[in-house]
Amino acid sequence: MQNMVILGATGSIGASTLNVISHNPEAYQVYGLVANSSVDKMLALCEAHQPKFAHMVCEQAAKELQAKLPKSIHTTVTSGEQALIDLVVNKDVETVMAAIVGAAGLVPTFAAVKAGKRVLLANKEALVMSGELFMRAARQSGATILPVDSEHNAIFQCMPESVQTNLGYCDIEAEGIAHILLTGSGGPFLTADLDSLPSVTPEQACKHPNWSMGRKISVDSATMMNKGLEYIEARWLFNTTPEQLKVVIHPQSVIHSMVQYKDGSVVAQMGNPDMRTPIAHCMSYPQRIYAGVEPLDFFKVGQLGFFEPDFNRFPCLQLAIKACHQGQEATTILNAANEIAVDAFLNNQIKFTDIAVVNEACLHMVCGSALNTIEDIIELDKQAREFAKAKVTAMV
Ligand SMILES: NC(=O)C1=CN([C@@H]2O[C@H](COP(=O)(O)OP(=O)(O)OC[C@H]3O[C@@H](n4cnc5c(N)ncnc54)[C@H](OP(=O)(O)O)[C@@H]3O)[C@@H](O)[C@H]2O)C=CC1
Ligand SMILES: CC(=O)[C@@H](O)[C@H](O)COP(=O)(O)O
Ligand SMILES: [Mn+2]
Repeated sequence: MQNMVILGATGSIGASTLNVISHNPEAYQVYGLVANSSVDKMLALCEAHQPKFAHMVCEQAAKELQAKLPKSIHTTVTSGEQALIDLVVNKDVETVMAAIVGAAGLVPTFAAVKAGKRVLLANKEALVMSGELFMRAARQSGATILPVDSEHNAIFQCMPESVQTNLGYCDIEAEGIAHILLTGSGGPFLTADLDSLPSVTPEQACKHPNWSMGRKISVDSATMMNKGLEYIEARWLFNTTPEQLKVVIHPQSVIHSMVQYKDGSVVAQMGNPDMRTPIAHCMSYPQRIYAGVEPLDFFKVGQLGFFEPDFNRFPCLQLAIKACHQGQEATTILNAANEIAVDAFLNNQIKFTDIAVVNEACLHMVCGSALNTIEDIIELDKQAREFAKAKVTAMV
């Protein structure tokens, strides 16, 4: 029986993870659930899964949850940063699903890595912010990192075991790999008239053509910043050079990414767009379990398309690739700026096309400062957020 903690339990990845667990109750136990402030969702999860701990980052939410929890449920409700860290590093916990959205996931996810846990990584922003320190900490502690993000999970599945067991330090060229082909759908505005983009609404931006996801990542898919963050994520997981990593637009999201070998072979991972597949893969690796996912029906799939990304339509993707090559300072700043800009767009403060404007402006903060610790990264993230907020205020 694997004891699991789910960071971001009330979100989209949290729900898919709990669904996979419910298909495999003999193998997985919900030990701890973590959320920010969604009391009623957490209450329902406590009733359904009876975890040992339920942690709410918001203190008031923890009080409300405690008050609403029926006496028959023996879940301990906690709040506060130390209690969260104590939960993820608890010796009875083997596996941590890291699915808090954004930079807020960095501290607990990094704590799980340092404690040598099996870390199922959905929270791509943590790796974008701290890639080098993150992979080094995993090597030092012996933590197992398993990529949940559908593309990285696909790439992982297309790689030899020697790469899978040496993430962050693998030499993919030595393994005969020429390129990683990172696929992206292009989001809801792939073919929209360019003149229409400044006036698209948050609802339109969150309507992803293939995937059902949280609002922040949905907007990132619409700007293709999601693919940019994933480019940086792949750089750290698979230790790539710029020449080894290519982005391919594939609007159907049936192929979840591919690996091109030097003998001409291309290995792809396919499936219906359902996150339960990569989640189940990470939970059971190297075995396989049932995930509740409909088998892919090739007769229904029809045609598959492949296109080169247009940086004029998707400036955020270009900014992220540039930041990746600049290094950790640039990617931390870009991630922070993007979180502020997406939030401002979702709150109708700025236009969709202003997200790229804010992001580009913040990248001018890059000045070559050293980032030796997680505390350095958190401080830079804070400064970049202040800068981005000032830029947003100047726009409204
Ligand atoms: N959804 C998907 O299909 C995919 C998601 N990912 C990544 O997984 C992560 C989660 O995405 P998704 O599930 O869509 O997001 P959601 O918005 O659906 O869920 C976010 C979760 O994070 C919690 N949360 C938000 N802010 C904080 C905070 N400050 N402290 C602690 N917890 C917090 C939320 O709690 P509360 O409800 O209380 O606010 C909620 O449980 C993201 O990094 C995303 O990029 C990657 C690939 C696919
Ligand atoms: C499901 C998943 O992994 C998302 O990150 C997905 O990739 C979003 O779709 P885009 O390819 O449109 O960014
Ligand atoms: Mn993805």
